[in-house]
Amino acid sequence: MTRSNIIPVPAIPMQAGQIQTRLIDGKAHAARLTAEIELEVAQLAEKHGIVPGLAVVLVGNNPASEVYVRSKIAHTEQVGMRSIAHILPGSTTQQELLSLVADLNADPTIHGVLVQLPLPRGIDAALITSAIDPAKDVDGLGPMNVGLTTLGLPGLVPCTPLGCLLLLRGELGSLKGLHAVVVGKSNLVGRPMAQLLLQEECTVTVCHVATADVGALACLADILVVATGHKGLVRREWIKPGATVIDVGINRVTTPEGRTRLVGDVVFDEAMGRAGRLTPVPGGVGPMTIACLLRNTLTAAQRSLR
Ligand SMILES: NC(=O)C1=CN([C@@H]2O[C@H](COP(=O)(O)OP(=O)(O)OC[C@H]3O[C@@H](n4cnc5c(N)ncnc54)[C@H](OP(=O)(O)O)[C@@H]3O)[C@@H](O)[C@H]2O)C=CC1
Ligand SMILES: Nc1nc(=O)c2c([nH]1)NC[C@@H]1CN(c3ccc(C(=O)N[C@@H](CCC(=O)O)C(=O)O)cc3)C=[N+]21
Ligand SMILES: [Mg+2]
Repeated sequence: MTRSNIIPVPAIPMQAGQIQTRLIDGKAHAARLTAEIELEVAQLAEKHGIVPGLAVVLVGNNPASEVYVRSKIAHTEQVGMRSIAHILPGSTTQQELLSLVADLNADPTIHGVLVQLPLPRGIDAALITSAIDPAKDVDGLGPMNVGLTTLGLPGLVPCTPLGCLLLLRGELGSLKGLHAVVVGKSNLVGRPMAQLLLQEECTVTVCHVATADVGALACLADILVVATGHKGLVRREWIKPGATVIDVGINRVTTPEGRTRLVGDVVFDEAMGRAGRLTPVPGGVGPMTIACLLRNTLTAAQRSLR
């Protein structure tokens, strides 16, 4: 923001309605991270002859998941990594999936294994994530990495929360002492997000379906992270004027013209002019999730040398 120094800077908090919301460009943040990764991939190849390999496993046909899997594969190749997709039918049994995971764990050309969630009914996701070698668990969802992340020890950190944290640090610098409210407590996003924010010395409030009045808590947040999959959940009044809002939600909606487009969990038009900073959907958290997956795969390959 450029301001002439003759014009007095308004006291903070600014009056609601006057706020110039700054959109957080997730694509630009992700591009910077990806450029660093590309360099390190080249160094790893040159010095050690290693090409990081990622295996992405998708069970059953879910069109949205197929889009993400294709995107993950394309991005790994862009930075010089190798990747392989295992697309299995919805009828795949838990035993068959465990056996594939065991093969990938044993494959020295594979440094990262990601099993796309959700899994079909009848397959226990906790059992599958626990079966992935912790050194290859690039989603950071297995018990060892969840424990390491919670303890603040170097493990593999779940990609989406890591991406959100990097956006927050990049935008705000230190997060120390800020009140962060996380809406959603899934193992994939909400819980690990809360743990990472605690490590930044935020005061952390976690809301979920049983929370009595989510809005009353949300509007206290300096940092509001929303990951529910409930479009339109966060209205203008839920946002403290000037707060930083991270919208993780990805919801497909059909426009009156019959086209599908993506929206988050936050009512975007209402957050504009109210939030201090806001991640758009698409172009916010999503690209950072992918960049962090590449980062974790590279980290896993680098650690395999030790
Ligand atoms: N941009 C990205 O990179 C990613 C986006 N996503 C998207 O983020 C969203 C959340 O994903 P995920 O965490 O896996 O979803 P889950 O369905 O596993 O979890 C949703 C969480 O939100 C809570 N919740 C749902 N509705 C409400 C509500 N009305 N008020 C308060 N809390 C609520 C649930 O509470 P309870 O536990 O009590 O049921 C649950 O903890 C989805 O839209 C998903 O597509 C996910 C991963 C990556
Ligand atoms: N084991 C596991 N790990 C995951 O990380 C995981 C998962 N399962 N299941 C599904 C969710 C969802 N997810 C996204 C990744 C990228 C975008 C992304 O790139 N989004 C783009 C738009 C993409 C589009 O146009 O469809 C954006 O927001 O700009 C979105 C969502 C990872 N997930
Ligand atoms: Mg749930």
